[in-house]
Amino acid sequence: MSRPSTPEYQVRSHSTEEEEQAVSAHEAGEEYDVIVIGTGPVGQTVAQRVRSAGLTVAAVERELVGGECSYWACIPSKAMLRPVTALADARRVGGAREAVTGQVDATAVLARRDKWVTDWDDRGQAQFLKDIGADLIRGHARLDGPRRVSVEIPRGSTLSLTARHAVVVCTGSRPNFPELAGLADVRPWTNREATDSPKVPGRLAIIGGGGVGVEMATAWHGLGSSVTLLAQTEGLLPKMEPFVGEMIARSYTEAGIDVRIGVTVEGMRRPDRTGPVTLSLEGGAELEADEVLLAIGRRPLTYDIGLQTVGLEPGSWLEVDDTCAVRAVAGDRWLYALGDVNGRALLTHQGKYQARVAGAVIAARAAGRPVDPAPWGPHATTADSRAVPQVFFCDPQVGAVGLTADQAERAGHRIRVVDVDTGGKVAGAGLYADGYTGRARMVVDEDHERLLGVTMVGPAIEELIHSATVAVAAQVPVSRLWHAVPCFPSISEVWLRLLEAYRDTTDARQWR
Ligand SMILES: Cc1cc2nc3c(=O)[nH]c(=O)nc-3n(C[C@H](O)[C@H](O)[C@H](O)COP(=O)(O)OP(=O)(O)OC[C@H]3O[C@@H](n4cnc5c(N)ncnc54)[C@H](O)[C@@H]3O)c2cc1C
Ligand SMILES: NC(=O)c1ccc[n+]([C@@H]2O[C@H](COP(=O)([O-])OP(=O)(O)OC[C@H]3O[C@@H](n4cnc5c(N)ncnc54)[C@H](O)[C@@H]3O)[C@@H](O)[C@H]2O)c1
Repeated sequence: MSRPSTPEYQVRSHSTEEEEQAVSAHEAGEEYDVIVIGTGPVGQTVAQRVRSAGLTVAAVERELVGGECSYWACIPSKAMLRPVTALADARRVGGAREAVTGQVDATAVLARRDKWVTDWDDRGQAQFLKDIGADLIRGHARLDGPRRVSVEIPRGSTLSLTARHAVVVCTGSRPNFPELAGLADVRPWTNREATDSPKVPGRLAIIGGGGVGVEMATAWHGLGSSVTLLAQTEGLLPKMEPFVGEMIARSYTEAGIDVRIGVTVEGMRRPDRTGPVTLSLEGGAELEADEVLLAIGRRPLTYDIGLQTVGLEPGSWLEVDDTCAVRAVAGDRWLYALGDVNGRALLTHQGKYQARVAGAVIAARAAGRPVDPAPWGPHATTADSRAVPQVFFCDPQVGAVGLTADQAERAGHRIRVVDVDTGGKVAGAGLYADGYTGRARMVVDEDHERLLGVTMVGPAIEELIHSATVAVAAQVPVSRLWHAVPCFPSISEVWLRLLEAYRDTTDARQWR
């Protein structure tokens, strides 16, 4: 099995006979309708959309087809988390609890994860590109002036490509590294080692209390590591409603994770290559761990893609309009940026949404049809600013869509906030887990009586978030939500409790 984790994101040679044929087939005709740089979930989706419109596509990939998401992010992390949360759920149900006599089998969990990432072999996803009729070109792509892309292919040669209609940058992101003394010698984990490690470290220190930090804390704690979660901010998951971080911190602490809030790491050292790491914390305290995971956000992978050849700043986020065309590029729209690289929402599903919309835009422009960028229309990624859903699959789960109360107020909305204690108020929650602990919040635009945002914390809420997304994206009036009747006795009845709480705290005439 190959486990190609590298701290630096080097070009790796994956050339096979089949791939070499794909390259040589197009050395003669190097013009395509669309060139896609990066074949993560977002690059593949846009390639599929424009191919379905009959356009020719070159898709360039320097590492594994499937990107970070498939091999070092969403898929392996969820494969590691699911057995941990399944066991935690069973332990919360009397009668089932008694049947749980052991711990998670870490070896089996990691073997299952390896299957989900197809042992870091991308032949299946490369075949997908072939099946849709896109040409996969293995190598590192760089812009080389307007509509031109040069590809450094393994073994040193370069291929020049031209796009008749569009170049689409889908190169994703890489981890942030802090300016810390001793960092290089420590060889800290990033999301790569955190999701492809074949071994469970005895003690794992995690720096960063965002999405990666909280999910990996649940995963590695569940697999047997002694985890310390260090957050510099005032709370965990600071981009969400404040109660989320408070509940996660409380429940992690009860589970045995050492959560330290408002802690700054000032340095780290690993004097012996195979020995432990010592972290120096602000105030003079020290912490020893066997591995340290850096989870402090991401940078766009744009520092070496030839941005300077089209007047853009290498290393910058590629700011786009709602059709996903890069704003700063003058002239007719030929450069698009989708997924992590545009910084709108670093989420696979949101990047794929952008790819569906931009694919339709590129196809329309190529055919000379008008583009309709009106909000919520076929050619606008309106949900990026109004209804981005997100689920963290930690224990307990966290999910949200749209605006938090603070964001809504700062955007100038007149709002009403209603909160419900899911555990105490929803029969389905109590049946799902003894002593169910959870909370839900709905942020209502008082002027239009529509939802601006919803947040939920608790076991098994991940499948409820789409109902909230429909309500927020479709701008369903609160009065109509009463007619969306949740099944009894499901956790979805939290919706009724939210509506009742809203009704009972408002003087709106229709409720009386
Ligand atoms: C630990 C972790 C867990 C996550 N979990 C989730 C989750 O559960 N759900 C969710 O929605 N999001 C999750 N995310 C976020 C998600 O991984 C990203 O939003 C997603 O991968 C972005 O997709 P992308 O296609 O834009 O980029 P990527 O998946 O990063 O793909 C980019 C591709 O471009 C290639 N590339 C880069 N530069 C070049 C070049 N110059 N030439 C050729 N190819 C190039 C790369 O090799 C890569 O294959 C998670 C992130 C992390 C770190
Ligand atoms: N299930 C999911 O949808 C999922 C899961 C994991 C990650 N992701 C996405 O992947 C992206 C990356 O996740 P992430 O957790 O790395 O980033 P993040 O932005 O979610 O969190 C990073 C955290 O690190 C903190 N931080 C920044 N600099 C620091 C420093 N020098 N020292 C200590 N702390 C510092 C920040 O305050 C923040 O709380 C996010 O956009 C996230 O949404 C999604």
